[in-house]
Amino acid sequence: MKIIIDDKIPYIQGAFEGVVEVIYLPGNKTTPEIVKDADAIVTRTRTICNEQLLAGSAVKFIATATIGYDHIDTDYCEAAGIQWTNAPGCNSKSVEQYIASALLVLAQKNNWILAEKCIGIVGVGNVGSKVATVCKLLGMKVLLNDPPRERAEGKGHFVSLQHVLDEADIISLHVPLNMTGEDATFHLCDRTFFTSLKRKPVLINSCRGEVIDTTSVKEALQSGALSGFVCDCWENEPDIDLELLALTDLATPHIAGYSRDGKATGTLMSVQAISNFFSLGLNNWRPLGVELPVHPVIEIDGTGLTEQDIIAKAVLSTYDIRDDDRRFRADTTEFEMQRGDYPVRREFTAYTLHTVNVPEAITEKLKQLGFMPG
Ligand SMILES: NC(=O)c1ccc[n+]([C@@H]2O[C@H](COP(=O)([O-])OP(=O)(O)OC[C@H]3O[C@@H](n4cnc5c(N)ncnc54)[C@H](O)[C@@H]3O)[C@@H](O)[C@H]2O)c1
Ligand SMILES: O=C(O)[C@H](O)[C@H](O)COP(=O)(O)O
Repeated sequence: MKIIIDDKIPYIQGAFEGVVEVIYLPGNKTTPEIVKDADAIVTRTRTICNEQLLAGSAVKFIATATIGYDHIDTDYCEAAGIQWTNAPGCNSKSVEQYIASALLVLAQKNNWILAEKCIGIVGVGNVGSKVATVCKLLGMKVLLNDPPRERAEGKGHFVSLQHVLDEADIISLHVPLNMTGEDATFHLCDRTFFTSLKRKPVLINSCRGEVIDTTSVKEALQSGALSGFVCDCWENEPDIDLELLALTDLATPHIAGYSRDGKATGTLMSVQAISNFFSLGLNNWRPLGVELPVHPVIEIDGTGLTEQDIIAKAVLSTYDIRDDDRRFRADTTEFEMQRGDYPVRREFTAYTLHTVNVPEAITEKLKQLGFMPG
């Protein structure tokens, strides 16, 4: 049995060795010739798994160590009898950390009190629901838009997209890329979307670049229909629109989900899926060597600080989005290299908080975010 593994999937080396033949390759070097006699591939978003790659191959199972699976032609796989799996939720805490950092940095820059702001979350799945939790902890008014969930669960606390466009000061996108159908999200944010905005919001895109029409978002930023834009996911990565980049408040190269925790979980879920499918008996395997934070203990003296200041100190000590923004703008030509060489980032749970003069209610909120009490 033979498995082809993307060589940028961390912690996976050693999982299959001695059990099956393993070949590690860059995602863009995974060609039809290479996969022809492979039984499985473990992949990332950079390998398009479609008929062109898979036709006539021995591949029976694809595991992508990512949340998104828009790089897999699922209709073709079904027709060809190829099973596949993704890693739902693996890096959703990482995106939550990314959005928390973005909001707190925007708040510092624009003198916002976040508790006075309304955020519209479009797509309330694994990521969107965690983003909702952090926004509620920050005291924000949270609007949830998710038509598929609304149909399945009832109106409940969901609102229409128009309601979000009418009321939100910030809109954060967390939908999958659906090209067709009732819930299509390709170019969800088009000229009509932007001309319907009522409150000149800030838009955040950390889902997929193609959910936004680049020409329309540039027009919206230039006309003032949008007052800001935070962008992690771009149309046509890695050849992104540099004019859009220049209009962006915070820009990063599709790394919102790149915590080491998220990567390790994606790897674990993929190994387990392959092991189960082929009965390899690897269910006790665990990723080893997940790097520790450089400064795992965060000291906060809350004297004279507001609740938002204290939460900002904690969150930005773990991840400051401005560092990624600076690195990215310094060399936008190396989009994929910046992702491949991304620095170690750990999620909130890898940090212990030592606080003085911090009210218990705020410590409790930080615990709910995942920080360990000191
Ligand atoms: N930037 C990154 O590094 C990064 C990391 C993780 C996930 N993502 C992307 O973020 C997105 C969300 O991930 P997730 O794990 O929360 O996915 P998920 O499947 O758990 O949740 C997606 C939610 O969107 C809803 N939805 C579908 N179509 C919709 C529409 N037209 N309007 C509103 N809601 C709609 C679904 O009902 C679902 O609840 C995906 O596109 C994923 O690929 C990006
Ligand atoms: O879908 C996901 O999980 C994210 O977009 C993820 O960050 C993509 O990771 P990559 O394919 O670059 O490993």
